[in-house]
Amino acid sequence: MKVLIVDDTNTDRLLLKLHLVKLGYRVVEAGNGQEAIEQFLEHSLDLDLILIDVQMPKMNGFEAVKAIRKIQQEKKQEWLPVIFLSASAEADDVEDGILAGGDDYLVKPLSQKILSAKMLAMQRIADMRRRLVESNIALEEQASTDYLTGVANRRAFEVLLEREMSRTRRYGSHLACAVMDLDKFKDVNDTFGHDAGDTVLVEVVSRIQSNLRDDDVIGRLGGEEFGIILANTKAEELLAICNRYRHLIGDTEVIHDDVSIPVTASIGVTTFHGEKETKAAFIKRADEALYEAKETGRDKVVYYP
Ligand SMILES: Nc1nc2c(ncn2[C@@H]2O[C@H](COP(=O)(O)OP(=O)(O)OP(=O)(O)O)[C@@H](O)[C@H]2O)c(=O)[nH]1
Repeated sequence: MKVLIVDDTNTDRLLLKLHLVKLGYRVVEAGNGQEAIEQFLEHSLDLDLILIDVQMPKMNGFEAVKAIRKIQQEKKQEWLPVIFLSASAEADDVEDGILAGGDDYLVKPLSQKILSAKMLAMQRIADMRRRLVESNIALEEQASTDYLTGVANRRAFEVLLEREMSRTRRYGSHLACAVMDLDKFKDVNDTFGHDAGDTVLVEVVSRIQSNLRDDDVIGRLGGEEFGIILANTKAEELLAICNRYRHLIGDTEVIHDDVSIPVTASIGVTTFHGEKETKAAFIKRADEALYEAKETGRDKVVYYP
């Protein structure tokens, strides 16, 4: 557990530090409220607790913690426990401390026994907080990943597309979006079975992914339909790139349980129209191009400028 201790009295800070180090905690220090904010900003990623004196010159503990809570709120950070240390045991001061954003309030001189016990309780909160952060990260990843192929799902793909659209609006580069759909995929499932269909989906994604250019992204929009973001790509290159992806799928059959499965794909691709174009309109145009590819024979690429 990493603890920030803030106290303007050097001897108090040193005693506290020695006690915490002896208990096995890592310590960073600050000598006043302003320094506390600076240390918080520098260590906020792995800080577990702040122990902060109330009466300090320039900026007192209450003000410093209010500022830290404001920063945390703005940055949407998880709650960080704060314990005030004060010579005053007045009920009003304790109340002010909690209102300023503190979680506990200890009266100086500190009893080493009480401090050790409080540190144990804080360790429990720190462990819980870590688990919460980890499971939030895992949940976020699950919520944005397609369970079968491991690529971005529709929601994540649209977020990435929106980001590329903003970047393109700002820097004026080229951007295109392709929608790719496997042909007669129902027949693949009906003829070879659903597991074989799954193998095809995974293999198709793997072939495209290992050939994607650095800035490009593939996502699964649903079923057997995929989206591809083609960043920094000029209109005249699009047909060649999409046809390369089409050949990667159609030229080699997919093997499932020693059975060869022929697969082809149709692709609709379009360029971003810039400033006023919405994401929905951009994707819709790629979809319309795909529809034409399907209607006019499949296993082909159609480009709508
Ligand atoms: N194996 C497997 N099949 C899926 C999955 N998601 C969707 N499908 C199947 O994909 C098929 C899509 O069929 P359709 O929408 O009729 O399209 P299609 O047969 O590909 O025909 P065209 O698109 O017109 O060429 C359906 O049979 C779905 O059950 C999946 O995760 N795994």
